[in-house]
This record gives sequence, C-alpha cells and structure tokens, in this order.
Amino acid sequence: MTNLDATTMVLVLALGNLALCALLTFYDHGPVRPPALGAWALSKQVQAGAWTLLALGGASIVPEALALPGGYALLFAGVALEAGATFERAGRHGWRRPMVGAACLAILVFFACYLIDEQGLRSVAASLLLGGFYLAGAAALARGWREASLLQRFLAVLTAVLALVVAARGLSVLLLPGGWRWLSNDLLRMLSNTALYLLMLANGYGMLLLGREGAARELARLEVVDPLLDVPNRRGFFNALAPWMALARRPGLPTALVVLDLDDFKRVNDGYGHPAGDAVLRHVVELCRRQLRDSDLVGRLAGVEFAILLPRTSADEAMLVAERIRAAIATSPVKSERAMIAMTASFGVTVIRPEDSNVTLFQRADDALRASKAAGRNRVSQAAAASADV
Ligand SMILES: Nc1nc2c(ncn2[C@@H]2O[C@H](COP(=O)(O)OP(=O)(O)OP(=O)(O)O)[C@@H](O)[C@H]2O)c(=O)[nH]1
Repeated sequence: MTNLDATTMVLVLALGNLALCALLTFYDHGPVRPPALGAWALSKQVQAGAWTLLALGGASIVPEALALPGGYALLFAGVALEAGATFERAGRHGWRRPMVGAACLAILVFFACYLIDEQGLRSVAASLLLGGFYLAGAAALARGWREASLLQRFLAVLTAVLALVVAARGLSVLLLPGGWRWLSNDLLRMLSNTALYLLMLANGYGMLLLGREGAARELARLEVVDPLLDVPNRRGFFNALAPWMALARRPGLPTALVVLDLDDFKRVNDGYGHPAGDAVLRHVVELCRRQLRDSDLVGRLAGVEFAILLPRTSADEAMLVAERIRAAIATSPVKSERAMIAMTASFGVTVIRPEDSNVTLFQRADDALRASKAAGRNRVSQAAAASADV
C-alpha cells in the first residue's frame, strides 16, 4: 500500500511539475510577454524531468539502475536552481557559484550513499539534501523580512516547515530506525511525500503571485516616481507637497519651493544625442541631492523642469540654496563620450503662503523662473515677496 502511495506520489509530482512547465511556457509566449521567469522556470523544467524519470523507473519502463541515479541527480539540480532563483528574486545575484557547488556536492553524496547502501542510506541522503535545499529557499524568502509582504512571509514560513518535514524523514530513518511511538517511518514517508507535493504547489503559486505582487508594486511606484531619474514625478511631488501646503496655514517656519529649468537643453540633445542628455539629467539630480538636506525633496515636474521642496526654510535661505545648486551645475560639466557638456539652469524661488493653492504657488515660482530666463539664464530669481514672506 505504502509502495503504491510512493509510486503514485512520484507520478503526481511528475504530472504536477509538467503541468506547471506547460503553463509557464504558454505564459511566456502570450501576446504581452512578461519579464522572463528565467532560472525559476528552468528549475521547474529540470524538476519535471526528474520526477518523470523517477516515475518511469517506478513503472519499470526505464531500468531502475538508470532512472534512480539520473532522476535524483536531476532533482538535486532542479531544487538547487529553484533555491538560487529565490535568492535572485531577493536581490542576491551571486547565487550561481555556491548553488552549482552545492548541487554537485549533493549529487556526489547521494551517489556515494547509493553505492554503499541502495535503500536506507539513499533515502536518508535524499530527504536531508532535499530538505536542505528547500530550507535555503525559505531563507531566501525570509530575507528583508521587515519590508516583505504578508504573502512572502507566509511562503517563507510554509517552505521552512515543509522543508523540515522532508528532512525529518531522513533524520528519523537515521536516528530512530524503528520509528517513535505512533510516528512510524511509513507515516513519516507519507508526510514527507505530501510535503514535497505541497512544496511544489506552494512554490508554483507562490512565485507567480509574488511576481504579480512585484509587478503591481512597480506599477504603483511608476505612478509617482520618474523611471529615468528615480525621483518623484509631478504627481509624486504634488503628493509630497500636500502636507506642507496644509502646514503653511498654521503659524511657524515657512516652507520654500524652488523650480529650476535647464537652459537650452535642446542643444545637448541635438549636439550629443538623447543618451548624453539623459546622463546630464541624472548628473543634475545628483548635484541637487548633494546640496540638499535629507528632509528636502527634488521632483521632476516635466521634461527638464524640476522642483525642490525645502521644509522649514525662509525665502532668503532658499535663495542661498538655489544659488549653491546653480553654481554647482554651472561649474560641473558632464563627461560624455565625445566632449565635456557644460550646463546651466535658471531658478525661481518662493515660499508657500497660507492662502496658496498648488496653482498660485507654482504660478509665482514659474514667474520668477521666467524672469531668470528673460534676464539671460543661469540665474536665480525670487518671486515678488508678500509681507508675510520671510
Ligand atoms: N535627453 C532627454 N531630453 C529630454 C527629456 N525630457 C525632455 N527633454 C528635452 O529637453 C528639451 C527641453 O526644451 P525646452 O525646455 O523647451 O527648451 P530648452 O532647450 O531647455 O531651452 P530653455 O528652456 O528656453 O532654456 C527638449 O528638447 C526635450 O526633448 C529626457 O528625459 N531626456
């Protein structure tokens, strides 16, 4: 009965992994091509091959002497690849070498156990090694626990628990060959097979859902962040501005707004090409950041127009900050492939007034910016001061 269960389980794992591979293949060739699932999809293909070979061996279609070592070698390679893919997802890109080493070592250990003792030692090695690889995957999922979503945390815990169940079977065969009370080795074998099945399901659904979650998070981020410069875009900047607009209606230190527009930027694009223009934009943002406090905020309003929010800053202080940034831009040409690209920017400075709306605030700052442009560019102008501005 248990033998039949084990054979059926291997067949179910083979079919399950093959079905997942088919889904991934069609998913990857749909009309909207998702980002390649890469190493993880490959790990599933290798595991599907492994379980299929083991199932064919179990059904005596392929000689067992070939199916068992071949199937397990593929299986270790597949789960090592899967653990590696999970590390890759967690931002650890140096996973390849250690995982290839671990997979080779696992295959060698398994072959050694297989040669020493076909039955007992072999299943001890297989359970411990598989459990170890899945635990590594759980560790990768648990990285960045604080920022991780509930789904990711759940998957980390579930994978760890199931990996321990898989490994426990090997440990029990090794330490308690006769089982322990009601926990017989047959029961542990069944639990271990069920854990492997659940790991296939949990990892399959989990990785696809985590992928969707990541894509949704990136989409939400792109609504408020400029992808080229990684600073808030117009919407993101206005979102960040809102509480400071509200605070301006209460007595206290003012909040200043600086708008800046790069001068004659068309010349850069026309003369050096769009990529060089992009490099100049990144350089300008970096220069701004270096001149600002952590509490200040740079945003990209449109094209080559930027805004800087300076909380708790008077108009005079904001003029000094803007002047510092202007000087930094004017004296830090950007090295491109063909030349050093000199750049200047014009600035408009104002502070938020209690009666301001976004429209009146930016109108005033833009008027000051236009005055800088009209006066010959590469300069800072302050908006006409109201009596309350300090
Ligand atoms: N490389 C690059 N260029 C951009 C980007 N966004 C806008 N531009 C270019 O920036 C230039 C902006 O031109 P304008 O602001 O109208 O004028 P300007 O040439 O800067 O001249 P003034 O503002 O009058 O000093 C246009 O040529 C846009 O194509 C971008 O993301 N990358």
